[in-house]
Amino acid sequence: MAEVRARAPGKIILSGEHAVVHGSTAIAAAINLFTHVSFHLDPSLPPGNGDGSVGLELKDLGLAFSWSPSRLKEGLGDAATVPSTPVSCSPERIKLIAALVEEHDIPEAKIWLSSGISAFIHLYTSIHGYKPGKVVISSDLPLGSGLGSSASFCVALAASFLALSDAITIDKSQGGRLRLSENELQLVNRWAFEGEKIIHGKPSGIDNTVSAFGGMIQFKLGELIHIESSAPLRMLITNTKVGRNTKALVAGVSERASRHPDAMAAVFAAVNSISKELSTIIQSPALDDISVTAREEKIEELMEMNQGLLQCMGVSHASIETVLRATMKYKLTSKLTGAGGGGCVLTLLPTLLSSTITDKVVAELESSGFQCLKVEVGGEGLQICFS
Ligand SMILES: Nc1ncnc2c1ncn2[C@@H]1O[C@H](COP(=O)(O)OP(=O)(O)OP(=O)(O)O)[C@@H](O)[C@H]1O
Ligand SMILES: C[C@@](O)(CCO)CC(=O)[O-]
Ligand SMILES: [Mg+2]
Repeated sequence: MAEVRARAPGKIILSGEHAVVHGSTAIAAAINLFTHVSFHLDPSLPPGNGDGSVGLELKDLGLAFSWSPSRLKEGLGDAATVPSTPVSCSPERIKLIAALVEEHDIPEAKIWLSSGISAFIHLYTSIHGYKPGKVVISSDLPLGSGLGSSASFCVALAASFLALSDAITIDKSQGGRLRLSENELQLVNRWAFEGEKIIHGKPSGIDNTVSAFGGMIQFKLGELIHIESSAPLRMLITNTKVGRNTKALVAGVSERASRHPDAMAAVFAAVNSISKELSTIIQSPALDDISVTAREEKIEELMEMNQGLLQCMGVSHASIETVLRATMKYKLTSKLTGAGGGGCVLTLLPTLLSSTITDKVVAELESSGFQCLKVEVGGEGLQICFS
């Protein structure tokens, strides 16, 4: 029985969320929290065999779903699978897939999962048709909180499906975690983008790209440039635990842009300049304590300006403002990360900040009911392994 495991990281956006959807530059970095997927195809159950099923288990959520190949065929029609050519999910197909998802009783409190399950069905059936198989998913990431859970879900799914298709010719007898070639990563990334479109509506592609490639990237209009920070960037992530949905927030910004096209074009242009300047500063060497501090102060100023512009776009939230105020008391600078509207906030922890102050800030934030996460920034992207 062929089996593959894939893990793809979440991300933080250092600058440029939302504006990136409208063509501005943004900077993002992978973090060491992952979505994990294991996938096996069962060749003993050929398509059409009534016994098999396509199964999806969401381990952390204690939910499992399955569809018989005959039900999938009845719902979606004949499957045309070309793993080497990513296909978009047409609006008609989205409706057909939604009907298959609705056949399962998803608890009302978890109805937000529907778009993820639809993305799963689109990717699975476009790459493997209706062959029986089983997918098990777990995630280190808080879902729907701005840390790119949707993109890492799509990247890990696309990678595991492609790894057991003829589009990726990796040596399956190798042990340990493997990285894919540049071309293979690009293919995974393009499929993941098709899944992300189902979840985000109109994604820029930055989240799936940084999840697939890892490290830190400067991203604009689908093009990425790998960048490297000249010194470690320590970031505290605070999860406000206020639930939100990226698709609705992205749509809200687009509506504001259509109501005020000139003003919003100026906001997006300002964000573009901020991201470009941030990229230069992040990469510029800092040789002593004075230049390290000067570099961090510039980063903080740009984060503060970006946060102001995100407020202009209408994606801040009272819970985000509470985190900003709490960290400001300790002279620390924060901005929302990801789609906003709740979700997560980033705070730069300067190199010379004492651990006593960090502990005090964390204690204050946690006593207000928020959850603080300390993460490593700029690490590994997608990895797969065969077992
Ligand atoms: N492990 C998972 N299992 C099932 N569905 C998931 C999983 N991770 C993400 N999803 C899907 O992605 C949706 C969350 O995506 P959304 O884009 O709103 O938030 P995010 O990606 O965490 O934050 P952001 O886009 O701001 O970085 C969930 O509602 C669900 O449909
Ligand atoms: C809000 C957004 O810019 C980033 C979400 O992490 C949406 C996207 O780029 O797809
Ligand atoms: Mg998302």
